Amino acid sequence: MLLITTLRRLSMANVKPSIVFVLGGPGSGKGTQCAKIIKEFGYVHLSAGDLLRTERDIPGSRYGDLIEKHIRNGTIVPVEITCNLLHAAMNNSRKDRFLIDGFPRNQDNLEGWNREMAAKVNLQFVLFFDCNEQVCIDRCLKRGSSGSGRSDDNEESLKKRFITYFKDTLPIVDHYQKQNLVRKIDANSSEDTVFEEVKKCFKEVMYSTLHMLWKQSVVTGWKTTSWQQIHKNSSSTFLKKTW
Ligand SMILES: Nc1ncnc2c1ncn2[C@@H]1O[C@H](COP(=O)(O)OP(=O)(O)OP(=O)(O)O)[C@@H](O)[C@H]1O
Ligand SMILES: O=c1ccn([C@@H]2O[C@H](COP(=O)(O)O)[C@@H](O)[C@H]2O)c(=O)[nH]1
Repeated sequence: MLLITTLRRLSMANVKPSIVFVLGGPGSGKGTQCAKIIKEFGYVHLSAGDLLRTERDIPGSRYGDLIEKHIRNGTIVPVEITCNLLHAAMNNSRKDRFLIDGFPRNQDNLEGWNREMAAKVNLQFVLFFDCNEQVCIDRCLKRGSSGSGRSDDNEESLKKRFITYFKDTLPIVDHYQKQNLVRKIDANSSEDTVFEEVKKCFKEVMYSTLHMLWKQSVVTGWKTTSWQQIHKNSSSTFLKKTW
């Protein structure tokens, strides 16, 4: 435990915050799975949609009407607004690992993020929830009829949201796929089954980062424990506490 904690502290000295983008269709389960990931692996969950809804609801917000118009129409808010909200939320949290849920959703988002933020963070990977359109629509309608209060959990907005998803968001997933950064999860099954796949994915990434840090400690002559020992003694609870 001491070794990993120390490795991590050493690595933090010059390290940028780590982020995972979480993408998928409306209702694919991004928020649900993020809630589970933060419990198990200790990231901070930042939902771009939630940040926009919170900004919209601030009395007198200069962006309130614009945000609501985009949400109802399933179109995408200009990146300057979303990126500023994300940046502020990251700074305010004072943490160093973030799940950025529902962003970047189009080319404008991608370019704005690359301009303002990409160099300040370490993008670990893109978690992509692949889910059948009808399954997603049924989930969102059920969420709406159970009292979500969301102005876009209705058939009309959902049609528009899916047009945006296919036309604008999937090309962003493709963009990251070309860089080998996408981890695709089948999101059609139950919450728990999906989470088993998600867990495997995070464990792989965390272990490979730990291994890299451990190798670096070998190079600098700082080695007290074998990699096998670290690997054998680790569990996700352990990783959450120490990582
Ligand atoms: N695997 C699942 N099986 C069945 N229902 C699910 C599953 N995952 C999530 N749900 C339910 O589907 C609805 C949508 O889930 P969630 O809010 O996590 O999706 P999302 O991708 O974040 O949606 P959005 O993009 O619209 O914010 C919620 O009511 C949630 O409880
Ligand atoms: O980066 C973003 C994220 C969201 N939006 C708008 O909000 C709604 C709802 O988003 P959810 O992630 O489903 O909560 C989305 O349809 C967009 O209109 C955005 O513009 N930019």
